[in-house]
Amino acid sequence: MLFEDVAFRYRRRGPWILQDVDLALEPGRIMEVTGRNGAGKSTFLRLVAGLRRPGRGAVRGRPSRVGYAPERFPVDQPFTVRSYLAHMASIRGCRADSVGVWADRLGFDRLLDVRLPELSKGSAQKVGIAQALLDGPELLVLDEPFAGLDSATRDTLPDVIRDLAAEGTTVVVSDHQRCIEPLPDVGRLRVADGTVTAVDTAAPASVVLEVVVAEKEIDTVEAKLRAEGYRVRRPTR
Ligand SMILES: Nc1ncnc2c1ncn2[C@@H]1O[C@H](COP(=O)(O)OP(=O)(O)OP(=O)(O)O)[C@@H](O)[C@H]1O
Repeated sequence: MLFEDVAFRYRRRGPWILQDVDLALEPGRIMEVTGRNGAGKSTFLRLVAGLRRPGRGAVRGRPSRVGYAPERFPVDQPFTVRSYLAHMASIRGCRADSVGVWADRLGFDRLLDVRLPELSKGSAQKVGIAQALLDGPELLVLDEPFAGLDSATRDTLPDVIRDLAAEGTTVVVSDHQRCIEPLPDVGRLRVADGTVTAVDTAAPASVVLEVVVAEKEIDTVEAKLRAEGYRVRRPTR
């Protein structure tokens, strides 16, 4: 899938949010999208998924089966989890039993008869992720999927992502929590200064730089460095 000189803005004559985006997304590759708050990560993911069209340039070669889970799952719908997912499965022409399979794997099978507005934030997040996975997408786009997830599902989801990528799915995921970082061969896309660039994670010339910070600033500094695309290791005590 190719981004060719893509630019995007939400409104005609509004500010360009992204410009000069030239990228290739390879089948079977997991790409982690990093960047500061407001940099344009969600916007980029919507362009990848095809929910928004470029204002200039073109996105070519998007696979036909796309799974997309937004940052916040819209719970304001009058369905139970089961009927919502069964409906999504039938719209996409996939097997009805895929609902049970994903509910089980993501650990929300006991919530299938709960109505969407009654779900906790983390459970709603799981339903949003399940609907993206239902029909074995060739392109999977996940916007901050780990936010609010319990630790069991935080451990499961990277395995799900790895398995799909091994079968050829292109996975593009923004992940402030850095849960997919430990997976092998994760590529990185950095959203900054109004554009998106591939960070060469395999660059051989990296060195370790020690930075001393006040203890109370450790979270802030770590978040800043990670958002810039640096790998950060905390000292072990
Ligand atoms: N629907 C919209 N209409 C107009 N402007 C928008 C819309 N969605 C996002 N923006 C603007 O686009 C810019 C990029 O926002 P985006 O949500 O893509 O950033 P982000 O990197 O995902 O941020 P965060 O890390 O906080 O989720 C921001 O200036 C935001 O105000």
